[in-house]
Amino acid sequence: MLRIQLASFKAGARRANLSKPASSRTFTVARHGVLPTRSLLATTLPSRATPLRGLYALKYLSPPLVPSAVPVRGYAEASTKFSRAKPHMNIGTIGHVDHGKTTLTAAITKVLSNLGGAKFTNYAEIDKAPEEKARGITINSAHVEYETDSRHYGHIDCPGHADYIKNMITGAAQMDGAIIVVSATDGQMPQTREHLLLARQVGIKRLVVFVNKVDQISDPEMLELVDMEMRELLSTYNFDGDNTPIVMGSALAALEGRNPETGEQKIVELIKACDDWLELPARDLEKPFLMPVEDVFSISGRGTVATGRVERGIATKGAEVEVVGLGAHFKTTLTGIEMFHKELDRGEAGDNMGALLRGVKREQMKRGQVIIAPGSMKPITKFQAQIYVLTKDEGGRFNPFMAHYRPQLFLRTADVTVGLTWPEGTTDAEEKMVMPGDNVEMVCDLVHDVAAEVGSRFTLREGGKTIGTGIVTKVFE
Ligand SMILES: Nc1nc2c(ncn2[C@@H]2O[C@H](COP(=O)(O)OP(=O)(O)OP(=O)(O)O)[C@@H](O)[C@H]2O)c(=O)[nH]1
Ligand SMILES: [Mg+2]
Repeated sequence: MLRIQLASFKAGARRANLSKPASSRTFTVARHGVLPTRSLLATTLPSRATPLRGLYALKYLSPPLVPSAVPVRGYAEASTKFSRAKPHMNIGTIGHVDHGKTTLTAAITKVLSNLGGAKFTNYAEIDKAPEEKARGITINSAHVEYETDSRHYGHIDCPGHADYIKNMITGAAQMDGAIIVVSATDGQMPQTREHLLLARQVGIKRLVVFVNKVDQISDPEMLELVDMEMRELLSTYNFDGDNTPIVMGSALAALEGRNPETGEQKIVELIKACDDWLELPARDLEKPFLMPVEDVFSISGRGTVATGRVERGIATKGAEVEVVGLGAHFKTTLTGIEMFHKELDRGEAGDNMGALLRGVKREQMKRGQVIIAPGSMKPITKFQAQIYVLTKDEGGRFNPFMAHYRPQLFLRTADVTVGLTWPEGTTDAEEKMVMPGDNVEMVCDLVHDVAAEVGSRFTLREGGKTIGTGIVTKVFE
């Protein structure tokens, strides 16, 4: 059961009047009644400027719910705040079309909502576009969130569809870990493999496997086979196939609240596996220091100052740092840190700072270089990357390109001409075309070196427009 405070507002009331509804009443509804009573809660709270009118849910009184990334209809944001008490992690469901990713996502929120760690988000709310409903597939990736005892998760339910790959490359879905869903009835399928490969490419280190639809399998040997197959496949893509947790169950049973031994209990097991096996990403402050150079000044009597926004890590006054990129690769000492014309002892991720560098000449520094913790990154000129080429509707090119195409590559503050070619061993490499909308893996040759590493993201531009985005997957020495 759930208690909600509903309030009605007279025409003309504004959001600032939230605390003064014309009338308010507390309703008690069945937990899942939040959804069936949608007609009652017909309205999402509008933006600050729009007048309120009619009925809104002001507050969920019990249990206090976790605010959701997906606005609950009529849910006043004012009632709860995002809590930073637990470490946050981004995960999601990936895998072949129809294997049950969306059903599993809904099931997780349901099971956790019973434990007070989520708002139940039903299947129909995740796949909510009319076309998604009509076709029974996920088209847009949807975000939900939930909490376990130890963590707060942001969860992205990805389409099995190729489109998702684009989101991964462009960074819309930067998952720290993932649940790969595979149906016991089909076993691994093309997108199971493709998603594993992509997960690897974009830097996901650990996965948890959910073998779904076990309710349709009567032969236990079949499940053993899927287990073996998946472990082998994980190892093929350089994941830890031997130790990756594999949970077998039925997302549908959990969602429909039947057969708890293959339903709810397995979801609990899966969530526990996520808590235990998926590793929290290092927080930006814990990573080695990196500041992309945006501008350079010379201050008479003091020396050269480079300014920029600290991307990660912490730098302390007096520390040794390294300047890398655009032909430079040398060490120096950070003799001063300045922010808003004030001297500081340290700068950290997110700060806009000026770095005073000992014995460095103005001409040695350029926009596009980085100042880093010594040895934490190398200058590179050649690497392989997974690239998504924008369609013309997305503002990209109208026509295809081929090998030896030379756009500008933008990586942090650097802007360098790049030559694109196909990886060694590609057949018909000279005739092969890249169409707008394609996902391709290509070799990038830069005319100047920049500091980058596997996982660095960049954009490709030409004639003032962005034509593609990419992520470094392999560096050539
Ligand atoms: N029998 C059975 N059917 C299930 C189970 N889980 C999901 N299904 C069904 O499988 C179908 C596909 O489920 P979805 O959750 O939409 O699959 P999906 O992986 O999200 O699909 P896309 O997003 O389109 O890639 C639906 O008809 C579900 O009801 C299960 O555990 N058992
Ligand atoms: Mg889906």
